[in-house]
Amino acid sequence: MPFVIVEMWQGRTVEQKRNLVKAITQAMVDHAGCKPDHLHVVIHDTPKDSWGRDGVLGIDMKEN
Ligand SMILES: O=C(O)C/C=C/C(=O)C(=O)O
Repeated sequence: MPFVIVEMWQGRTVEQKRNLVKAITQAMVDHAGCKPDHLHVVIHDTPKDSWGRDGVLGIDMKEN
C-alpha cells in the first residue's frame, strides 16, 4: 500500500489539492507501477508559523 506524503505550507485551495492528488496518483501509476486504488496521498498543510528553514520561521521569511 504505497503512501505519498506532501508536506507544504497551508494556503492551497481544495481545487489545487484535488488536482495535486490526481497528478501525483497518475505519476505513481506511470512511473512507479502503482495501482491507483492502492495508493494513498496525504497532504499535511502546515501553518507558516510552524515551519522553519535556515533558522527562520515561514512567517518571517522575506518572500512572504
Ligand atoms: O522553504 C521555503 O523556502 C518555502 C516553503 C514553501 C512551502 O513549503 C510551500 O510553498 O508550501
